[in-house]
Amino acid sequence: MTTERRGTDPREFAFSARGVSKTFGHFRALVGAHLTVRRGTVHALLGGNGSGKSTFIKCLAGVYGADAGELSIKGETLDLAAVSPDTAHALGLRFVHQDLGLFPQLSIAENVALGLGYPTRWTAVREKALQQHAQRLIDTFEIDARPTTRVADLRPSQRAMLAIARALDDAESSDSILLLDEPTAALGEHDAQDLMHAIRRRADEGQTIVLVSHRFNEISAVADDVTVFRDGRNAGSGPIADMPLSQVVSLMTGDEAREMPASYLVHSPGPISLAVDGLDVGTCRDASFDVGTGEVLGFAGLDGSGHSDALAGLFGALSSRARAVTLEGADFRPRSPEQAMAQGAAFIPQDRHSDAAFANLSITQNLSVTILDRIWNGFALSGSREHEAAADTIDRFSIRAASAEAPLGVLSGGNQQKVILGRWLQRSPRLLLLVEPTQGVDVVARHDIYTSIAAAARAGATVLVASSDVDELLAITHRIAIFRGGRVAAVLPTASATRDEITNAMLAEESVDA
Ligand SMILES: Nc1ncnc2c1ncn2[C@@H]1O[C@H](COP(=O)(O)OP(=O)(O)OP(=O)(O)O)[C@@H](O)[C@H]1O
Repeated sequence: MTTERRGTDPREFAFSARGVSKTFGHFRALVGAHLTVRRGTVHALLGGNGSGKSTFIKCLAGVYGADAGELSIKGETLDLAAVSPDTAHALGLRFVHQDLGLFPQLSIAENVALGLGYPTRWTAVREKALQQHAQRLIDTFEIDARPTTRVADLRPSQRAMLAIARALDDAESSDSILLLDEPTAALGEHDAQDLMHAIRRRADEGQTIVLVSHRFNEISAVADDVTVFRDGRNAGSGPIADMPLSQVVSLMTGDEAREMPASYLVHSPGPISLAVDGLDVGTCRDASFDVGTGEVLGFAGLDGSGHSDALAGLFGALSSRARAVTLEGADFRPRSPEQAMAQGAAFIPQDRHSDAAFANLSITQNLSVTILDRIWNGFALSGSREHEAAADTIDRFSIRAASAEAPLGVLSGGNQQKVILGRWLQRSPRLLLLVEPTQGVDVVARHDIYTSIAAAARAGATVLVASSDVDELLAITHRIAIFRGGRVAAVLPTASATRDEITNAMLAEESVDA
């Protein structure tokens, strides 16, 4: 990656948004926040879950009307409250949100056409022009595909790149500003790195980019400058070179700088608790592995290598077959999540929004869904016990919300994840199955979540964690099973494994199984 940095002339500001405030009901999500971005740089916007990053981006996009604030851009200063999506677009602001807004079943050319507002049916002449147009974008943005390639067949990083290409399609690159809200949250390590390299290249060619992310490693590799939000206000900003992780964490929390431990596990696992022989489920084929009582076994693999399907299958959420599966000596082949839960299992899927959360129910209600037996007082649900349990989890995971009665759906993404994890951990499961447990979660909450997972394991839970974040696997597992082409290709002891060894073992899949 190049080390050249542009926009070092302090007069060369692409835009500056100042005094931005936004209140939801009585909750002050932004309180006079500001962001100034130099032209041709990558500017990372960091902050804890719920610190107001997405709200700030949505105010710039005109999706939310700011209560107050002004935007200086292209030599003019506007009242941010009056900025509409059309104004933002006319000013050259281009946004890519985490869900990318693509249609997976359509081709690249069709997605590009829809982005331009064209109909999906067109004449032969128009179709040729659109194919050529899509080809130009593919070349400019170095997407490894053809205009006719279906979006569903693209690698995740290429999909994100297409969303970026489409957003910038009609914009002058020297004049436009690209704002990316957590573009790598759903990407594996390899794809995230690809995307970051591409982003850096765009900036080196003059594109101004604002990047929201929780992954500090990728930010330190790609960003020029950093702004940190805390509780809707600015906590600090400056060149990335002057901002080590410990300082960013201390700005995010307002506490003294603190170091995160390299490993959260201080105990050794007990005898085998979960024994899996010949598991077939989804893309997972004939997987066999053993896990000890109190052990945390990591699952690593590229997208589609079977590691997350294996966990869904063990929970009865996907239909599966196996020669034998035993949990603490008893047959364990649940045919539904209800049966798995009755046998002491808990599962956090990757697609937590559709699978695990009740967006319209309050935080308290979401937290009590899995502990009904404990808050049932014999006649009715005990409101006070429900609230006590919820307050305890909200406190333990520093869940930031207007109140415990706020609907889960209005919480920031990371705070939603903390609620879902807290809900299962308070059940003290014997078998804990986690897919991407810290996706979208800030670095401080990640520490709390790792601590809780380690505590659950120490208390005797058997834990399986599928994660695309290699650093996460190194921090919270005893051993790491590498999935290749649906099978367990190797099991590495974490204490002696290196990042490169794990990544290479995962990538070997492509050459071996392609
Ligand atoms: N439409 C809304 N109604 C009520 N509260 C909201 C709404 N949108 C956001 N909030 C609240 O504003 C706060 C800031 O949320 P925001 O999504 O901006 O945080 P964030 O910094 O992007 O967090 P994350 O990193 O977890 O995505 C949160 O506490 C959230 O609950």
